[in-house]
Amino acid sequence: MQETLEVGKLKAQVWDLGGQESIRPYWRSYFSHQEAVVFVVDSCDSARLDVARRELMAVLDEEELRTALVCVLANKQDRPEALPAAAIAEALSLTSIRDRKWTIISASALRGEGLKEGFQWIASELDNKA
Ligand SMILES: Nc1nc2c(ncn2[C@@H]2O[C@H](COP(=O)(O)OP(=O)(O)OP(=O)(O)O)[C@@H](O)[C@H]2O)c(=O)[nH]1
Repeated sequence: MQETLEVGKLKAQVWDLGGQESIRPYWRSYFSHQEAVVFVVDSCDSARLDVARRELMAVLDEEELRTALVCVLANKQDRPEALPAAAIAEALSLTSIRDRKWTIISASALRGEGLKEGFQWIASELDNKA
C-alpha cells in the first residue's frame, strides 16, 4: 500500500510492506531510491525477535539501502509485557550499527503513538543531510 505523508517540509512517499514470511521476498522490489527504512517490530513477541533481527539485517545489507536511515518502531508499548525499546535495540543488534544513522522509538499503533516522532526524526535527519 502506498501513501503520501507530510511531516513539516518533508513530503514522503511511503510503502507499507507486509511482514509475513511469504511476502518478505518481495520487499526487495521496493528498495531502490529509498532514503529511509521504517521497521515496525512487535515488542511483545520476544520469541521472534531473532527472526526480526535477521530480516532487518538482511534488508540493511542491501546495496541499494546502504545509505538509508533506519527508524525502528518498537510497537505495542501499550501492553504490560512489552520489552522496553532499549532492550529491543539490543536484541535487534541496532546498538552495534556504526556506519549509519538509526533510531528506535517506542510506539503504539493502538494509541497512535510513535509514528509521528519516527517521521519527524527522518525529516530532521534528511534536513541535516541537505
Ligand atoms: N495492543 C496492541 N496491538 C496492536 C498494536 N499494533 C497492532 N496490534 C495488533 O496486532 C495485530 C496485527 O496488526 P496488523 O496491523 O495486522 O499488523 P501488520 O504489521 O499490518 O501486519 P503485516 O503488515 O501483515 O505484517 C492486530 O491484532 C492488531 O490489532 C499496538 O500498538 N498495540
